[in-house]
Amino acid sequence: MDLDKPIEQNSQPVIKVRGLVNSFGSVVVHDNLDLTLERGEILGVVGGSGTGKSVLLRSIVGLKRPNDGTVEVLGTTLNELNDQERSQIERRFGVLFQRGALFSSMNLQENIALTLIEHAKLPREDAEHLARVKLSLVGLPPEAALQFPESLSGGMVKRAALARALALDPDILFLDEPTAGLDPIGAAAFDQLLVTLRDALGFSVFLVTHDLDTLYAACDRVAVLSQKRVLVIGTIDKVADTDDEWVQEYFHGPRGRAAQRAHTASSTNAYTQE
Ligand SMILES: Nc1ncnc2c1ncn2[C@@H]1O[C@H](COP(=O)(O)OP(=O)(O)OP(=O)(O)O)[C@@H](O)[C@H]1O
Repeated sequence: MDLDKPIEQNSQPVIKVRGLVNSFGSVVVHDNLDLTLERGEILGVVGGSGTGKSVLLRSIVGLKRPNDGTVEVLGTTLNELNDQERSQIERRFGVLFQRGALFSSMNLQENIALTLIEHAKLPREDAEHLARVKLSLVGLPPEAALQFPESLSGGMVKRAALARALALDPDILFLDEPTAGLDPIGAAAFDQLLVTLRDALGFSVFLVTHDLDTLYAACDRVAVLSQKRVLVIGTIDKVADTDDEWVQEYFHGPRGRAAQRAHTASSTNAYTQE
């Protein structure tokens, strides 16, 4: 298969996980897990602590070799690739880890340029120019390019980390708890930015989160991890109706009800302003 050819414009899923098994010693994290990420969608992946959301993300991006099952990405089965083919596919991913800190010794422009120099082999001047374009894409002002991470707010650091994840124009963006640690206003702005960029650039998003507001504001579908597999996947309304103790508590507990009310209110405001 020619991995350099452009992705066909079709409606094939961008990720197809089938029969995934992951374990650490005798601890089985995933057992026969199936999951599909459709092209262009933002999929929110939720579940109780330790249900394997991050391990699932790592299995898909190639940081954890599954014990069994297949992971198909952009029409290619990862298990069948050699190292070179795998790294070509991985260039189509943008990843923002929960603790994916930027290098503190580099300013924002240098942080992003590094990815472009290492992976796209761009000369430094071009890489830094493109880095400034990416920083403006995520809503950071021009002067932020020369600032160091420690001098920025949490929201600005997240935006810069998003700019780095977008550096190579990924087809699939993987985000692990992107709004963790942000205040509600910063988190809502990040959710909005994600939707705007997805609409403009057309990438697909695999988003691990605990943030109910993000699920309502940004996600097209939600997948719940429970009992070592995907218990349910679908629209948030369908998922919230699932007869499962964790799902009911999560979506219909006080925080779930507040997130739903906030979402309904903002949808109503948007409608009346049109
Ligand atoms: N490298 C590892 N070695 C051993 N066990 C691991 C390793 N990575 C993850 N685990 C175990 O796998 C299980 C799932 O971990 P994971 O981090 O994917 O959960 P999670 O759903 O993302 O949790 P949280 O919501 O708390 O971040 C946990 O029991 C964890 O201890």
